Order: sequence, then structure tokens, then C-alpha cells
Amino acid sequence: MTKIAIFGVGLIGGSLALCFKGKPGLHVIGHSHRQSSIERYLARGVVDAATTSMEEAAADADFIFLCVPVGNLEDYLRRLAAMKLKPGCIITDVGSTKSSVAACARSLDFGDAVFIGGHPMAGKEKSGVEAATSLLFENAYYVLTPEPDTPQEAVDRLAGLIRHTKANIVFVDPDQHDTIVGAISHLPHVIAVQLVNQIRAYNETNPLYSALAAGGFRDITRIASSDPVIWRDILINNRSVLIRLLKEWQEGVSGFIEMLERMDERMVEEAFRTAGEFRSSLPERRRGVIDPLYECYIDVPDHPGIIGKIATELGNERINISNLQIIESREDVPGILRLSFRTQPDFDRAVQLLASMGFEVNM
Ligand SMILES: NC(=O)c1ccc[n+]([C@@H]2O[C@H](COP(=O)([O-])OP(=O)(O)OC[C@H]3O[C@@H](n4cnc5c(N)ncnc54)[C@H](O)[C@@H]3O)[C@@H](O)[C@H]2O)c1
Ligand SMILES: O=C(O)C(=O)C[C@]1(C(=O)O)C=C[C@@H](O)C=C1
Repeated sequence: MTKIAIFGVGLIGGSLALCFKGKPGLHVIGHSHRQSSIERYLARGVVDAATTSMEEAAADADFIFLCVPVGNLEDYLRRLAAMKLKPGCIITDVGSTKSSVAACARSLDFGDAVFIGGHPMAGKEKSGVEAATSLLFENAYYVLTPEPDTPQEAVDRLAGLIRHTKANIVFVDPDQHDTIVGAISHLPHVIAVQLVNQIRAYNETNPLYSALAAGGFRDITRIASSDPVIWRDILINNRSVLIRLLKEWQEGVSGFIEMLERMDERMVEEAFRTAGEFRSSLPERRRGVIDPLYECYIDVPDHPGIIGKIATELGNERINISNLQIIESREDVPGILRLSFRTQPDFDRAVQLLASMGFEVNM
């Protein structure tokens, strides 16, 4: 039996646990220092066992996944380095930054255990084990940051386990990871939060701001609802990259102000044209960048006409589908249909209708 210990069974830890639990030969144990969290993990059924004892979770583990906030990773690594772990045990993390955790791991001696940094490039603005789903990582990228001297056997073993998530594994140097992810994930979170707070201030004197906030505002600000502690840690940790990026952002904003002051129509058009072209060229599956607001997943049998039937029924009820994607469809095996909706009422009505048609709907 391969024992997988997950420290911090929240959105990411819980989603990983769901990918592993129930697979032949895998046993998943969750760890939190809080008894109430353990009870939630078990009640939600994402782990086979759970314990408040770090030692019990780590003892005999073949894999240890650290799924706690970035600010707690180094403390966990130090505590693991002081413990006797199973020879060959692989310690990995899912933190959104990689340089500091890699530097910390390099400075420690894990005996016969090995550390390999990791970061699944998938998530959502909701947190906690209640938001976990086994579909979270499907077709997303999963970054691994092995060192040049990390044994290939260990990298292969970790990659083999991660394949259960159905993510695409990519190998990236930790510093390069933080530079790129700073730009495509951390900077957008800062922009979304600053934008929402700017509008929140206007709204204090005139509630029409929030009343009129429609698709444009909601599309660009979904991630402003992300967990404050998780994001405090990410931004502080990657601050040197972010400060540079924000200065460049400031220059871009100044450039836009100047374009408007001189009424430079050509440049305004050009800005939209180049941005639109680049955005359209993004690969289809990039959760967190182009995900619509509300989506659900339906197990559908591979029968001719089934997708048409679903679309027709939703259309008859005047429920607007903003996007539709078949994630996997093989003969004789149920495929997964992903349906996206722009509004909560459309989403709620669709879920109700699909359930009444006998489909299993997952969120
Ligand atoms: N949210 C995302 O979109 C996303 C995506 C990829 C990676 N990550 C990374 O995954 C990690 C977990 O994020 P999440 O979104 O699952 O958050 P979450 O809040 O859903 O889960 C965090 C887990 O850590 C535990 N925890 C919180 N504070 C702790 C502490 N001081 N000591 C020990 N455990 C503690 C919580 O009980 C919870 O189980 C973070 O490092 C984050 O950077 C997040
Ligand atoms: O989709 C979202 O809500 C996310 O914020 C996911 C997202 C991202 O920015 O793309 C956020 C943090 C991660 O470390 C990886 C992915």
C-alpha cells in the first residue's frame, strides 16, 4: 500500500486527496493540527484517515504533500527534516511560489527522503475542503521544480502519482517559476483587488456603482474574492518580482493616460487589438485566467445526440450556456461535459434541470 500524507486538506490538498483516494494501492491520510479540521476532512470523505499528529501522518508515508499557506511551508520542512522518515519518502509542496521553499529545502538534510517542489496551476477563489473537487487539475499544468541532483527515480515516482490528477506535468526552474507566475497569477490578483477596492470606495457614497456592476467588472474581479491569508503569504513571499511588475504596470497605466489625453484613437484601438489577439491565442484550458463565473460538470454517456439534447433542454428554458466543453469522451465510458454560465440564476436553474433529467451534476 502506498501511503500519501496530505498536510492541510483545503482546496488544493482536498482536491489532490480526491484524485488519489479510492485508487488501487493508495491510502490517503490527512493532517491538521486542529481537531475540528480533522472532523471536516472525514465528514467530507476526502481522506481515508486523518490525524492531528504530524508524526503519525508522516511515519511510513511514501509521499508527503504540504498544502498549507506559503508562509508555513518552511516551518513544516524544518520539522520534517528533524523526523525519521521512510527511506525514499518524497516530500513535495503545492505552494504558489517556489524559490524560497526550494532554497529552504536545499539547506536541510532529509536523510533518505527527497524534496521536490510542486505547484498545480489550477485553483479557484474559494478555499477550504468544502471547495475541493477531483476535477480541479484536469488538463491544467502541474509544475515540478526538481534540482539538478534530484534522483530521476524520485521525479518519475512523483510524476507517476500526480498523473492521477490528469494534469500535464512541466518542469521549471524555481526562480523562473516565480518570475512567470508572478506575472500571470500574482499580478492579476493585485490588480483585481485594487480595482475592487477603488470601486468599493466610490460605492460608499453612491450605491449605483455596485448596482450597475455587470459582466465586465465581474469577469475581471472574480479572483479578488480569494482567501486573504493565502494571498498575503504569496504576495509577501514573491514581493521582489511583484514590485518590479507593479512598477511596469504603473508605466503601462501612465501610457494609457497619455493616450487618452492626446485622444490617440489609433493607439487605443491597437491596445485592444494586440491584447485580444494574444488572449485568443491562449490554450483553451487555463483555469484562473479565462474560467467563466459559474460552471458544472456532468457525467454523460457517450450516446449520439446527448449533447444536443442537453443544449436543447437548456435552450427551451431560456438558460444561456456561455461555454460548453467535452473534457473526456471514450466509447462505452462516460465523458465529462463542462457547462459554463454567466449568471448565478442561470447556473442554479441549469443544475436543477439537469438533475431532473437524471444526470449526475458536480460543481
Ligand atoms: N487557491 C488556489 O487557487 C491555489 C492554487 C494552487 C496552489 N495554491 C497553494 O496551495 C496552498 C493551499 O492553498 P488552498 O487554496 O488550498 O488554501 P485553503 O485555505 O483551502 O487550505 C489551506 C489548508 O492549510 C491549513 N492551514 C492554514 N493555516 C495553517 C497553518 N498556520 N498551519 C498549518 N496548516 C494551516 C488549513 O487548515 C487548510 O487545510 C497554498 O500554499 C497556495 O499558495 C493555491
Ligand atoms: O482560478 C483561480 O481562482 C486562481 O486564482 C488560480 C491560480 C491562478 O492565478 O491562475 C491562483 C493561484 C495558483 O497558485 C494557481 C492558480
